[in-house]
Amino acid sequence: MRRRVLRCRDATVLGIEDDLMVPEAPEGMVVVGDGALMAALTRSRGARMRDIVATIQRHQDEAIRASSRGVTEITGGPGTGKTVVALHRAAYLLYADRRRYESGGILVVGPSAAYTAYIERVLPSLGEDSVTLRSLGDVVGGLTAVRLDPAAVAAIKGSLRIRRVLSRAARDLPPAAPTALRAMVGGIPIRIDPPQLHRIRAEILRHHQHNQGRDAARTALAEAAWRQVHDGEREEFLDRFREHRDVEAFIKAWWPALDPREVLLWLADESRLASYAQGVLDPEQQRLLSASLQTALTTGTWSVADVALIDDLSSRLGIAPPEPEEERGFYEIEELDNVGRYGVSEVEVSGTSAQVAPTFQITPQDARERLLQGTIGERGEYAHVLVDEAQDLSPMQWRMLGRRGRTASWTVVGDAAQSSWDDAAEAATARDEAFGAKARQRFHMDTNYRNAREIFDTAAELIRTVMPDADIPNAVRETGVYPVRRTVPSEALVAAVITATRELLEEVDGSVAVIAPDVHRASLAEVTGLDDRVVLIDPMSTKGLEYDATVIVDPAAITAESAGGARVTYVALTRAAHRMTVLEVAP
Ligand SMILES: Nc1ncnc2c1ncn2[C@@H]1O[C@H](COP(=O)(O)OP(=O)(O)OP(=O)(O)O)[C@@H](O)[C@H]1O
Repeated sequence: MRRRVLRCRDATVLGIEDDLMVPEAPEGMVVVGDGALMAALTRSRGARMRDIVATIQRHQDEAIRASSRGVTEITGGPGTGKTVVALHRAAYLLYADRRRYESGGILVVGPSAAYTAYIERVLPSLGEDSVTLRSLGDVVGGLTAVRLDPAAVAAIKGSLRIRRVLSRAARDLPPAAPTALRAMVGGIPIRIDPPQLHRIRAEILRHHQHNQGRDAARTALAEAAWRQVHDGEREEFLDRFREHRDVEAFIKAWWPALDPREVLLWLADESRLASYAQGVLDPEQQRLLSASLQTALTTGTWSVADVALIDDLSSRLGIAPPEPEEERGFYEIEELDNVGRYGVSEVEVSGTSAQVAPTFQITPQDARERLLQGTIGERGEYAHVLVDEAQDLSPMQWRMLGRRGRTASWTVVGDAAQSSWDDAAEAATARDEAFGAKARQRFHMDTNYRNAREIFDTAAELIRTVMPDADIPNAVRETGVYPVRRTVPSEALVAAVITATRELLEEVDGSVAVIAPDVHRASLAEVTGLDDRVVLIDPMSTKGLEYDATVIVDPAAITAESAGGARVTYVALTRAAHRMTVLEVAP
């Protein structure tokens, strides 16, 4: 009913704190103050999140130890301990039902690689290292993406409409595929023309995923050929057709195993994309989408939003059965003569020379190899899926997680006021679909343990103007030190950032983050040279993180360039524990 924490140095007891585990102290029980909590909150923040075992509060403990069934939703404003509570819950589930959760697995998903790096010590510090920790960019085994798309592109890729585009792509012929079959089988000319091939293809795709359909395709072609011939022994003809070298070559080219990443890259081609996106995306959206995949092809990197699309395509295409050893490689198709027979020349796929070259110098071929290196692993399912910063998931990302938690229980943590996803209703529908009919229990956190009250007041003032019903927590810690606000002309911005950062380095022992919008970040690179406690970071990547002090650069520009608008600025304004300087740019 009461957890008593003794803080000691050697044999000397420095302090005693009690955490009450029941709503009211039973008569006669003495409960010793909350000084330990305040001491913990006042401490300097390190580069990694710490566990809070020593000072867990009662309402937090309730959420941590809630029933493992169904969906547990934990909401609360910034700094209310949602993340630490969720991580302690993962540890608790493993403790309470180790057999189920260790064998079934717990997947913890956070918004970014910076976030996973920040929290990765918490679970091991609680004695758990059997949890799979992933950022949204590496949920799909074999892929790692950290690049963020511009807001307009992320909106296109995240919305469920994109599924129609992907579905058309997944059913289309690969770019190099032959469009007609010509072969001499047993001295008889066989000819299957484009419309018939098209019908055969459509019919097979009604019953099979592409990558599982090749045998059916071979059989259907043989039947179509037999209908042309209708002479001699049927089985003998079918066998001869199926084993025919030219037919086999044709099938490999017409029905190759498709890698979902390859199919996504087809969208870089504007005319292909136009045919898939007709009636779904307007011309400007098509241009943005194909340009974004061209960016992948020039940088050799996927964006975080691409990963959910690759996962969607992967579930449409299915996993290809492994090719026999000698079939590895890819095939170049060339028309050998006017009669139109297809010949095949095999080209060795060179080894993985993909770990090369910095992105800015990469050749198109290297970029392509990087994008396609390794194989996409089979999708694992988990016994529990824990999602932090859930308000940011796009509908497509909810589907991606839903595929991994069909029979799982869930813990879902978020705060709508910090959302960077614009269409909350569409995301809510996709989330409900991922959860299915599972029962839900809700916990609400209302105390902000991170921000000094003076800092949080500044943030709360902003969010109230754009979102009057925002979930505003109560910041418990007062310091008497108010955030500094300065307005500077744009040409003086860099100098002002350097000055502010220097001041904060003097005032705090730990980390100082300069949170700057895209428009200013390149010009601010030198601040990281001031001290290795300084990080320069974009607002979106600060989700879930915290620092001793922050410099918020040009909040108006942060609002202007994010899909979440002022909600993203609110995230930036709630990252500092102890000190904050806000630098506005004079109009
Ligand atoms: N009971 C506690 N004892 C000590 N520290 C705590 C306690 N609860 C929360 N904290 C601290 O408060 C800070 C904020 O917690 P956390 O990051 O989990 O909040 P959050 O609700 O996930 O925030 P956000 O939504 O802004 O990302 C962390 O430094 C965390 O360690």
